[in-house]
Amino acid sequence: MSLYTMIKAIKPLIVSRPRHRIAGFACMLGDLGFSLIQPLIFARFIDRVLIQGHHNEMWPLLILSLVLAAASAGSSVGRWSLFSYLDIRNTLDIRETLTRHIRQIPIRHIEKDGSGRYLALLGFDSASLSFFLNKTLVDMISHILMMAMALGILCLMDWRLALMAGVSTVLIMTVPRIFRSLIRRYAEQVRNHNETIGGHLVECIDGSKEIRLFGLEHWEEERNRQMYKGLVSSSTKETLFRSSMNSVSSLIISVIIVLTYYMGGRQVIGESITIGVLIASISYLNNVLNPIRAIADSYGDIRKAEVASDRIAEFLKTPPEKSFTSQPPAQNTEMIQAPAAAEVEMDAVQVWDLHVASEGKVILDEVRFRIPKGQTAAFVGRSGSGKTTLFKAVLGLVDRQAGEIIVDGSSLDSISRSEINARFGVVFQDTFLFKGTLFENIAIGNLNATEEEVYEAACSANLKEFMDQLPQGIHTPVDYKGAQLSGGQRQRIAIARVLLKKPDILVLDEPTSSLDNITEEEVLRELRSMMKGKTILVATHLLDTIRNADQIFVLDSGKIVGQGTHEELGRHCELYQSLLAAHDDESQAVPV
Ligand SMILES: Nc1ncnc2c1ncn2[C@@H]1O[C@H](COP(=O)(O)OP(=O)(O)OP(=O)(O)O)[C@@H](O)[C@H]1O
Repeated sequence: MSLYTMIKAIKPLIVSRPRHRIAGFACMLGDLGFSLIQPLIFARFIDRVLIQGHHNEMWPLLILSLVLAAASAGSSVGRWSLFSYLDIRNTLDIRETLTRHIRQIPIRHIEKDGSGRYLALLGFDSASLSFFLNKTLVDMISHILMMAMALGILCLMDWRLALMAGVSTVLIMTVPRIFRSLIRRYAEQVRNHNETIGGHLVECIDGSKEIRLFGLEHWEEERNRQMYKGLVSSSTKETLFRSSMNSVSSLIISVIIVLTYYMGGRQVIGESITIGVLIASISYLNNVLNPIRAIADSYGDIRKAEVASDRIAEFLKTPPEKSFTSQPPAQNTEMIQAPAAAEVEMDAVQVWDLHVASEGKVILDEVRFRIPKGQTAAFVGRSGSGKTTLFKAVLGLVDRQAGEIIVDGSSLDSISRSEINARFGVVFQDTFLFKGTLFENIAIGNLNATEEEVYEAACSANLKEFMDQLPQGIHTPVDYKGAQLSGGQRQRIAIARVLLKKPDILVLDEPTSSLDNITEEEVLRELRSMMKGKTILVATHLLDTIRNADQIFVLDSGKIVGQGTHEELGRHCELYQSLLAAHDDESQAVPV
């Protein structure tokens, strides 16, 4: 991405908060103007006061210089405060845009990429881009203005010096071009290494228990060492080329200053200019050349921002999940306004894992079923047979390669995410708990519920006894990911959420796998009574629940190989028979 394309891409940020930005640039202009007048005052001081002896001008000139210095300092403080404020705000603006998009892309991408990619986008890339806009770009504008103004003044003072400054500017500007592609290449590598390391560090923290229990400290250290090797190498090369570029620019500037002293000194000796004018000219020459060096210096930040901008643009191109773009067809409006119906149908659904091979690996193969409103359908099959994927497909969380999912006669593709969320309630095997209290974690099931309703749902999910033992009861803060809770307690929180939500269709993926038999029975009774007349899709190891289901579907390697009631399948379906045979009589469990 070129500098121009990048600036075009961040236009919405540039025009945001216009009052702050205009005030910041006004301060920048003030700072420039006040500091550029200074050399003229000193030239006059040397020539008029020191050489020609007009001592009465000494104090006015010195006081004027001090006033200008104070005004420049004030403007500078204003400029830095305003642009720092904009930097933070813009970083947060970019993060907000990214977070909004993360919420809309297919879950599959997040599961595949892991946290590293998203942490790098939200941290490193957002900050680099905002820094470019509010620091690098502002500095560049300030440097270019400084150069132009100083060159103008220099022209008025001595055209030969001005010409030399102009030629030097062109010469110094070619230096970054030589290093540009190298710096960009290594900046990109540094950013990629940081992304990988970020994800890896999250893993190191999340996997602390495994690392400790398997004694993996050395293994982890070795993995870290390998990863850091790449970062150190790319980062060193990037710094090497950046500093080489700066050093070449500095060397050229030093040669130019020596040349100026030589040419200016000869003019002073020939009395064609005064000493004051020579000193002021050198000062303005510095004002022309130093900004070029500073601009060259910021090349590294520009490259970093370009890489960040590319990454952000590429990520924002990821199409949202279908349910975020779907518009319900006009004829379905009536149906959508009547959410009480809840019939779920799959028609020849195919889901492949396209990352395994170019032709993909089949996860769901021509799956067909119809669950009328109010029925309970149980899905059974060995581990890995596709039950969770089937549920995710029903919830619009995985892309299908073929087939249709129909809810109340409407294709799932035409149902919006908010509508899917309103109709479906879900309990997965793992329950994610957010930072906050138990109460807040249950209340997310229905943010409009009253405190009593939340408490009631918690009690119905069999959490009362547990909560009553806690000093802060339902308002007890939850540790990171609910670490202080047992698997069963976390599952009961998930069940309390759906009890609070009261959905039309309930999807239960091993909802009680972590509960003991008695708690399981109590919780399921609550769920059954809440869902009376509603539709349930359940994958469970509980024989009782399976036996009582209106329909049972037997899955094998992503295919439905048997369908019917418990009795029918017991007679005709070999796989169901073997699953039953393997079930433990005591626990009443079918191994799924
Ligand atoms: N995100 C994914 N990407 C690629 N393959 C996947 C993904 N999720 C699941 N699979 C594969 O799809 C198949 C079905 O997995 P799924 O989790 O749906 O099975 P399951 O019947 O729910 O298993 P379990 O009872 O053990 O939870 C497995 O072979 C699994 O490896």
